[in-house]
Amino acid sequence: MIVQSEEDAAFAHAPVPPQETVRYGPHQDQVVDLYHAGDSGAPIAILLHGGFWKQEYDRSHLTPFAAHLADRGVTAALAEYRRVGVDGAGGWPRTFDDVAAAVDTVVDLAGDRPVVLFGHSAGGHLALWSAARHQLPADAPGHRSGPLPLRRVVALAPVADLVSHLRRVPSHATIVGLLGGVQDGAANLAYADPLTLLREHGSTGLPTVLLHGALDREVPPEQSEVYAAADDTVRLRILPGIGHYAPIDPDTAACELLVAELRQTEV
Ligand SMILES: N[C@@H](CC(=O)c1ccccc1NC=O)C(=O)O
Repeated sequence: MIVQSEEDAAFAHAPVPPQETVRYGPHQDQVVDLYHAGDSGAPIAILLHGGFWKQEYDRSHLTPFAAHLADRGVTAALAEYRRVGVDGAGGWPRTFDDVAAAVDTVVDLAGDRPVVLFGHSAGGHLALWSAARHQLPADAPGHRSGPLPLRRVVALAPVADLVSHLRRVPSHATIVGLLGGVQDGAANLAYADPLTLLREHGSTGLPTVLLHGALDREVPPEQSEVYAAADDTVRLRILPGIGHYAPIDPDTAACELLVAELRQTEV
């Protein structure tokens, strides 16, 4: 089956170590790995990996893509963050605090270099959430006073609609942990769900592109369609014949499409 072989192929690459690691907190997961493009003025792409916010999926599966992006002239800043599960230190609000701190750390070190933000799947959720941080209430985790200085936000197969994701997943444990338990979880959707934020506050104002494989079985393309339908400034690209994993696999044509989107840093 095409979709299963995509997943196997994407996970078959050996992890690639970074040239440098920047720490943004004391926990072992509070790090950003840097894969430098040759040019010291190269644009920087912050990468937020997926894996449904679960402890068992760390950033290692996205390291071949990070190294590939650096080869293609974009410095990759691959962020780790605390996640949910056995031995996981994440959940509400720590996963969100970490993503905000990681993104702010890279934006600070970037100086005048153009920065784009990328996320895949659950990382796509975190990227769209990041883009809305200036729209969050002042007491919400991750709130910032102004928009992030990003050239664009590129979300691949994002969990853009947590409410419909909650309805769909057979086990709610991870997402309940992500949102802060059964009691507070529903209330925290207003702080954590990109579609809810978009409907309440309007467009983030940051140029946003959504890529989604038409054959995606992990996160259905409707997740991106409903988000794009709620904001006419969002560009949606449905990728025919593609599932959830091909675009992060450097050996695929779908990856080239993604790289081209991330290289586009002109406003
Ligand atoms: N099928 C697996 C893994 C998975 O969906 C996944 C793995 C790595 C990167 C992204 C993934 N999907 C969404 O975050 C799961 O259900 O947890």
